[in-house]
Amino acid sequence: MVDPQPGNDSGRSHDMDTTESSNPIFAIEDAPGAGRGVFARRNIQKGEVIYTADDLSVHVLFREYRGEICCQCFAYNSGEKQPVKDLLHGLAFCSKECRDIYLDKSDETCLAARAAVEKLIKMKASQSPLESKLESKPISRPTAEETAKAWDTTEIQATSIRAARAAASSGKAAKGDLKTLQRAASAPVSPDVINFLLSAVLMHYTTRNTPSRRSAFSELESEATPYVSHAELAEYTTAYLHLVCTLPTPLLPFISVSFLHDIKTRETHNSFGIRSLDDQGSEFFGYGVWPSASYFNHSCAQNLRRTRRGRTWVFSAGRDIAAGEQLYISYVSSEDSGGDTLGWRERSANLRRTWGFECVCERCGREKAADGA
Ligand SMILES: C[S@@+](CC[C@H](N)C(=O)[O-])C[C@H]1O[C@@H](n2cnc3c(N)ncnc32)[C@H](O)[C@@H]1O
Repeated sequence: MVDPQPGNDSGRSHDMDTTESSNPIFAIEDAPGAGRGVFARRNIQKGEVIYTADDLSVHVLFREYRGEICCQCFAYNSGEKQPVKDLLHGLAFCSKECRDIYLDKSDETCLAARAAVEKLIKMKASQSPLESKLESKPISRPTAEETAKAWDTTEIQATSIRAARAAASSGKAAKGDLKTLQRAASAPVSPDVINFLLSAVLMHYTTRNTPSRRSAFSELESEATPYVSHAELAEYTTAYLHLVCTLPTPLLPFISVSFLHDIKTRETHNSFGIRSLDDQGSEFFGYGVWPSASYFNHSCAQNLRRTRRGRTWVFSAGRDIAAGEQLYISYVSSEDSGGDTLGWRERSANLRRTWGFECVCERCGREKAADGA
């Protein structure tokens, strides 16, 4: 990750509205070989801020960094614990101001959900992780059919759990439904997966009156086979059932297989890593999706710089850019790019492995041609 040049904030916008009247700087258009991309509408000077994305939708901060990252501004202080703790909800903040901003956005239902999931994770901490039970299986990416089948089975169990919960108050739950609930509740859980799914459910709930936020997500590029292994798919289906067992009832309408599948299929190609800011991003402590910032393609010779300021991403020109040029960021952190010393073969292999695409950027094209590849 790189720091931006200082500049003005003329690119600030909530939605990446690219109609000419509202966004004179860039437009989203077809980018040959790479789907859609962002193109400059006018000349842009080096250092000019062209866009600020503040629409973080879903995210997770990894459990191993618990207490070390401010849950509001993502501040990190070389592994020191953050001073303001909220153990009930599993939260930590760098200041009371950050805590107040965070709590202002969370109603009682959101906080009850956080508390329930935190309690569940702590209770499960002594159980063996799900991966260890599945690690003897060969690692292969589940096909779209296998994924659909796993989710269909999960949805049947979820229906049974919902029925058991609905009947609980009358004490008349069917035995089969209760057994399904007990079995689901006793399964191990991946803290990072359940917290990621919880953020999706809370996003759905808190934006229920602004459907454009949800549709912005659905328009992103999707991946039909987003799970890297059967173990990962199992982590997701298990976490989903845990949420159906655990979440406060007002949230149950906001959790469904189709919604969470939408989220996972979009997250894969559109996440930004949440990394430390003052050490070349060497600490990787989470990831999230800012849908409005998801249209920038990658180039191994990017012309934009991006930097994170708290929960926002700021994009600025890394050099003078001419009208009509495509605007590119780098998808690879400076840690992983080998300080820009890698050849095209290594860069391509990295992008293929982490992003799943063959890079069509101009630099790779030039270096391949020079190699006669
Ligand atoms: C964050 S999205 C960027 C927007 C995307 N092109 C779209 O149409 O929505 C990332 C995806 O764009 C495509 N992409 C981005 N940079 C690329 C590149 N240099 N070469 C090939 N494909 C690229 C890949 O399909 C990648 O998974």
